[in-house]
Amino acid sequence: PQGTDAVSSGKGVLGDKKKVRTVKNKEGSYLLDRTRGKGILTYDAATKLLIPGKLWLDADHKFNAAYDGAAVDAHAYAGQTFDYFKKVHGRSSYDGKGARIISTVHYGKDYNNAFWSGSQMVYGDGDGSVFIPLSGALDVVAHELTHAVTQTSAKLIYQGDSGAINESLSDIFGAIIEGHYSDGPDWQIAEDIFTPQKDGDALRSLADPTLNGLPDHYTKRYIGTEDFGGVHINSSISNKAAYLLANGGTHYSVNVNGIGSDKTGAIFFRTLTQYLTPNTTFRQFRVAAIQAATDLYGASSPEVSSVKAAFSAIGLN
Ligand SMILES: O=C(O)[C@H](CCc1ccccc1)CC1(C(=O)N[C@@H](Cc2c[nH]c3ccccc23)C(=O)O)CCCC1
Ligand SMILES: [Ca+2]
Ligand SMILES: [Zn+2]
Repeated sequence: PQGTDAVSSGKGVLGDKKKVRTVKNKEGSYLLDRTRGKGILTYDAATKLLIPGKLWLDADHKFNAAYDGAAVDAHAYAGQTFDYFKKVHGRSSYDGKGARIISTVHYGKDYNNAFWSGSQMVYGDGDGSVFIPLSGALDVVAHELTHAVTQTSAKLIYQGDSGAINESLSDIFGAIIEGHYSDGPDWQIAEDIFTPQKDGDALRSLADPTLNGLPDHYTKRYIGTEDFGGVHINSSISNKAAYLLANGGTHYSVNVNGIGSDKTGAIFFRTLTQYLTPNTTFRQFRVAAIQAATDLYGASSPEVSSVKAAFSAIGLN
């Protein structure tokens, strides 16, 4: 649409006030951010299953209605995730070439999930019991957009080991990106939009995957056929390694010295974009991460020793 670049006020899923970048004309304000890359655009599926749906237009330029919250957060959190990859890692949008970022909210009825479609992000509203609108969590938005980074770099196949690594990298960057905008990662995923009636739980914990019955050691990996061979299950194995690398700890009697979440992010970003390939296995993931840390900090650095220890602690040595 034609118009002028503007900023509007709005409220997110949790009622939190925030600004959104828009294009404004006499019809109203569109959720079209032309200040980042080739643009960030947010659409409304209006509970249907057709994507992308309709570019979001707010007639009175104020995004404060309850129905607006999912769109406000999808748009704002996509912008924050864009900024993280650009400023921290020098990558412009998910493809490094400023690719347009498209999100659709209000997908389906009571849809308890979100996904990267291969070309855009899609968010359900949840049923209000398992989930509330899924774009209401920065770690979820960053998780989904990291799938796009993976798709335009390592292209990790979404099944088995490579699929679990694909999933793990989305959880790791989901946590780190959320932490980048607060006082560090909470090492949980989707805690802000999961089971509104229950406190203190999360969809997944990187700190302790066993809280959700998920594996924290390679010997406990799932080898069945569900969930594309357990991509959302075995992801927890390397999620734990990332948690240990950042924070340190002793896991199955292996000591890891923490190096902090910024260096952890740098190592996994370099691993993802320089060394992983479509069929990377968990063993190859360890080798790739050691190589990335060696490039960044040197072969005899404490960072490299911590990467080795973190992977040993989860049974990959
Ligand atoms: O991006 C992803 O990996 C998940 C998308 C999975 C998907 C894949 C293909 C088509 C549709 C959906 C979405 C998220 C996820 O981890 N979903 C898990 C857990 C989950 C969410 N809602 C569910 C409903 C039923 C069962 C499992 C789930 C899954 O789909 O397994 C990521 C962060 C939050 C939601
Ligand atoms: Ca979190
Ligand atoms: Zn995922």
